[in-house]
Amino acid sequence: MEPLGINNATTRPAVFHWLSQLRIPAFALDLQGQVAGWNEALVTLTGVPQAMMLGRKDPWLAFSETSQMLTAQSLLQQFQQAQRRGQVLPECIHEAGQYLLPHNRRECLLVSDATLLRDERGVICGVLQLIQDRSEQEKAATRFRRLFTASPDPVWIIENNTFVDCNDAAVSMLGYASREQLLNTHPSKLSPEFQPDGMSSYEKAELMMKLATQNGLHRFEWVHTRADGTDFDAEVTLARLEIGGNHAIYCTWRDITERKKSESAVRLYASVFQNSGEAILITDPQNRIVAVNPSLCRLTGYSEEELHGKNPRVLSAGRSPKSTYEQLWAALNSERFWQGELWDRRKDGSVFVKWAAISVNVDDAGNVVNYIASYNDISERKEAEARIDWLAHHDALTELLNRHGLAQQLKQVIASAQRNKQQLALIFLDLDRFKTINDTLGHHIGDQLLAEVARRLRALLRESDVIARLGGDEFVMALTELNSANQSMAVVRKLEAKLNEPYLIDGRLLHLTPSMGVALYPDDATCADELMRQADTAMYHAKESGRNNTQYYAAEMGQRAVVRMELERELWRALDSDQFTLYYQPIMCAQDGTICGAEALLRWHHPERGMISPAEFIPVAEECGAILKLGAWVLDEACRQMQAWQTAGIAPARIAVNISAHQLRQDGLLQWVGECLARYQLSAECLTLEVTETAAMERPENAIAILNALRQMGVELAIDDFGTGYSSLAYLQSLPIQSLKLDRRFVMHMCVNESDADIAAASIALAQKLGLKVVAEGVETVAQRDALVAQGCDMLQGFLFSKPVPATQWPALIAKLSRC
Ligand SMILES: Nc1nc2c(ncn2[C@@H]2O[C@@H]3COP(=O)(O)O[C@H]4[C@@H](O)[C@H](n5cnc6c(=O)[nH]c(N)nc65)O[C@@H]4COP(=O)(O)O[C@H]3[C@H]2O)c(=O)[nH]1
Repeated sequence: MEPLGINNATTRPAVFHWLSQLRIPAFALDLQGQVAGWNEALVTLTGVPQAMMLGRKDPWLAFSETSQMLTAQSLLQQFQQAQRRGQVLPECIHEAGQYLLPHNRRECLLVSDATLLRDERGVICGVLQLIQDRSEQEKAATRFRRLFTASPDPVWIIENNTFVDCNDAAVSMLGYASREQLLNTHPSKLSPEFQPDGMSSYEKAELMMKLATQNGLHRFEWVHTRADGTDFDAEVTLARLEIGGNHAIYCTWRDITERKKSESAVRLYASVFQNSGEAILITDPQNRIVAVNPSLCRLTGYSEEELHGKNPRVLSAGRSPKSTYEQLWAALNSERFWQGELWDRRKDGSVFVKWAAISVNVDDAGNVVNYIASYNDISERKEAEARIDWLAHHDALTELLNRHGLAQQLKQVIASAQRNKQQLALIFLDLDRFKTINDTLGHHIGDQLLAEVARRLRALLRESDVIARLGGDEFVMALTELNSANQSMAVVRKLEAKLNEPYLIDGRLLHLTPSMGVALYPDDATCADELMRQADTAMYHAKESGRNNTQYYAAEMGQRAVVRMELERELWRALDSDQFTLYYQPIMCAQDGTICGAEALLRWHHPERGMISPAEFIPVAEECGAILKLGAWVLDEACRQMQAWQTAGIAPARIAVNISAHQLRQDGLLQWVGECLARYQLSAECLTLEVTETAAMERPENAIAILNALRQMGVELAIDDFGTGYSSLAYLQSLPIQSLKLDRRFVMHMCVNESDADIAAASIALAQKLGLKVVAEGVETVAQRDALVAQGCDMLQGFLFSKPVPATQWPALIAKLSRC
């Protein structure tokens, strides 16, 4: 019997023919399930020749030892079963599977499609099996999936404007637990409602996807929202994709938070650069200017174009020393930073000093990328520094050097004199009675007077000489470049003459005299300190010698200073060892010659030197402060004596006690007076306190307040040494005093010197006008007494009546005086 269908003699050649035409691997089975055709493409795939397979019923063996290529066989069986049962025939069966090709042991994915073959009459005559090797596509798909999954950047697949797939990176970037939570969502759902440009995320996402679909590729920035609600910036790339004939979009994100941050940092730096008040200049590694900011243009007057490409030395004023630039480059090379002062010149030619801070910007390999310099004009600061420095070394009132400045300059001029084998003279100058003028006429007059003195000194001395004011009315001058000591004398004479000229201050004509002390380098001393000490000593000596004169230092002056120091030491010791006592001098009533008072006068019985005069030790006690303790003792002792005399019935009506300027300044004076009066049960009316004219004028407001308080206690107040100061009438009137003590210098000469007689007469008249009593001091002769009485003097005191006597002699003294 002729085989059925394709395998009979008529149909077989046709089947072979069209099978051989197929480029896809294929074979055909006849209705007995035997291989009726096996094309070349299949030979290539399986390595099995056609001849070996024709007529066989087990074609699967060509594909795998273990698997069966059953499709065609099963289709045939299904067809035959259906035909037997009269059912509808399946036309086609599809199958896919993994096969190991035996001839080359290659594992491959084969997809087979079995189709029934019909002859020209439509009668089923066999099965055609088409086989496709999908291994390469499968590999590509696997590779893609791996790439998709393993990509560190989030990747999404969008279909129909919905996320349909994504990788793990996307899940973790958004902070979700699983992919499923993210899929089937519109991209805008994972974003804030609006994007930074104000567009709604939904609308913008739609637009972006449309553009990607149209253009094939679209890239843009997008703000996403994480699962925890926080936002982040991403750069999104959308690429059009075809998947199985469907349009899709391949979407990748890149987190650009850092990039955004650095972009905003760059924007910030750019704005700092542009808007900084500091001038900034940037150069390339060859030190050519590549950028300058507006502040630098303002500071230098150059435009950016004018500076671009130039070396920064175009700005240099050429004043900074070469060594500065050497240090600058050394520091930039080793530490990559330098700061310091540089002198620059503006476009208009003006020169200024700037504070420069230069740093080197290097790349990872350590190569110089830029030099960045920032500048500040520090001219004002330098000026302020110079001013501060000037003030630290100068006296603001006179603009002369101060003590500090003098010390510096003196060292220099001494060193220079030493080098040049020259001499120099150091002059200490003190203005006689300046303090009195200052206190009585006010500080503003005093200040003008000092400024005028400074002007005169400057006008007289040379540039090279040194002039300083140490404070108060103390001036110091160093005459330099002297070839002999005599040269200094000529200058001293000129100084005396110039300073003696009257001063017109605020419409007042004032007279001042200088006391000067001179010490010579190297004759008297070779160091500044000693020279100063000696000139000072010489100046004190000039004062002691009656003021308005100049003394050159002599060794014995130094000796005198030593004696004075010794006296001071002994004074303190004497205070603790009862070496002081009070003497009393009677004050007589001019009218009836009776004793109306006694003045307590201090005496120092020195164990070796005998009696020391208060005129000698009181000024020392004043200077060293011992006067406070001494004065307190005097007051107490005088009150104690007064009480003793009262008890003995020989007390004068009043006891007068001297109060020094120092005591008057002391806060405790009032209390002490009160305590002494109380301690000895004395009424305040029997105590007179004598204050010198100059003491009362020192810090007048203060003095007036204390004197007022004393007066309120009931104590009488007298101005001592009247006529020696500069008291103005107005000032005298403001003092709560009851009497004036006419200084004994006027009394002494009143009978021989007309002007002294006039002063005495005027003082008495003045006192009477002011309602004050006058006590004349130092009355030694009957003539003086008579003249004073004739002029209306109230009280008299002097050797004519008695020298000061110790308290023990007081009873005898009053007995003697009452007999006169
Ligand atoms: N040539 C001459 N001199 C006469 C005559 N009559 C009195 N004297 C002297 O003149 C001075 C009067 O005292 P003073 O003007 O207050 O001047 C006093 C007073 O300013 C000060 N002094 C004395 N004792 C004290 C004291 O306890 N405290 C204070 N702060 N100063 C005192 O010492 C100055 C000198 O005192 P003394 O040497 O005791 O000198 C006394 C007295 O001995 C005279 O007819 N001819």
